[in-house]
Amino acid sequence: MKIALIGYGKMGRAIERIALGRGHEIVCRIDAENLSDFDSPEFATADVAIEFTTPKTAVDNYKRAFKRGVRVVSGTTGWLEQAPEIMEMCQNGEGTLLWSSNFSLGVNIFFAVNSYLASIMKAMPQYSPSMTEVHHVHKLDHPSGTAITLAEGIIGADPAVKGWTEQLPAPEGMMPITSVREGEVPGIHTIAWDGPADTITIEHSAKNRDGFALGAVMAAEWAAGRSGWLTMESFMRTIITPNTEKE
Ligand SMILES: NC(=O)C1=CN([C@@H]2O[C@H](COP(=O)(O)OP(=O)(O)OC[C@H]3O[C@@H](n4cnc5c(N)ncnc54)[C@H](OP(=O)(O)O)[C@@H]3O)[C@@H](O)[C@H]2O)C=CC1
Ligand SMILES: O=C(O)C1=N[C@H](C(=O)O)C[C@H](O)C1
Repeated sequence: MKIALIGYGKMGRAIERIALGRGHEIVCRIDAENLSDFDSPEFATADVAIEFTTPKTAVDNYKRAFKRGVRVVSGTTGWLEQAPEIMEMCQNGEGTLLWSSNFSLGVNIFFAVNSYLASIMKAMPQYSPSMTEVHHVHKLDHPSGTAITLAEGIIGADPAVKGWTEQLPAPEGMMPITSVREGEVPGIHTIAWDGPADTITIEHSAKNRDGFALGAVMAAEWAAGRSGWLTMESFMRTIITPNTEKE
C-alpha cells in the first residue's frame, strides 16, 4: 500500500517505522514546512494518508487531502467541535476519513470494557465515576481525546452521568476529568467508580507509541478501498468478531 504521512513528528515517525515493517511504501511526508506537497503528484498516488498533526491544523489537512481524492486516517485530537462539518462532507461523498481518539488495539478493548462496566454501574447508584489522564508535557490539548471518548462511553451507558467536566468539585451528575502533564508519559487513562465501601478502578497504560502506530497502520490497511465516514468500531469488529462486519 502507498502511504502519505501528514505530520512527521513523534507519531509520524513511529507510523513510518511500523508501516515499512509491514511492507508498505511511504510516498510523501508532509510537515509544517512543506504543505505545498499536498499538490504534488506523489501525494495523489497514496492509497491512504495518515494524519497526526495538531488540533489547529487537522481539519485543513483533511480538506486538502479530500481535494486530491486521497482518503485519510487521522488520530489528531482536539478538533472535534468541527467534526459535524467533516462528517457531513464524508457522508456527501466529498471525502473519506477514519478518525479515532486512540488507535491502540488495547485502548479499543478498554473502550469496550469501560462501556460494559458503566452499563453494570447503572444499577449501583452508590458509586460515582471520575477519570484521570496522564500525558507528556508536550501535549497541546486537554482533556485527552481518549478521555473524552471514555467519558462518552460512560455517559451513553449510565443515564445518571449527565456529562463530564474539568471543574473541581464537579457539579452534581457530572463526571470530573483531571489531566496531569508530566515528563514523557505516552498516555495513562484511569477510571475510578467510588462508593462508600470500596472503589473499582480500571486503567490503560501505554508503554510507548508503538501500539498507537500499529493500530493506525492496521486501520489504514482496512480503510484502503473503503469510502465515506469510517469508524474504528467497524474496523475493530473485523478483528474481534471477524465474520460479523455489517457494511
Ligand atoms: N489517536 C491516537 O492514537 C493518538 C493521537 N495522538 C495525537 O496525534 C497528534 C500528534 O501527536 P504527536 O505526533 O505526538 O505530535 P508531534 O508534535 O510530535 O507531531 C506533530 C507534527 O505535525 C507537524 N505539523 C504542524 N502543523 C502541521 C501542518 N499544518 N501540516 C502537517 N504537519 C504539521 C509538526 O511540525 P512542527 O513540529 O514543525 O510544528 C509536527 O512534526 C496530537 O493531536 C496527539 O494528541 C497521539 C498519539 C496517539
Ligand atoms: O498526545 C498524545 O500523546 C496522545 N494523544 C491521544 C489522546 O489525546 O487521547 C492518544 C494518546 O493518549 C496519546
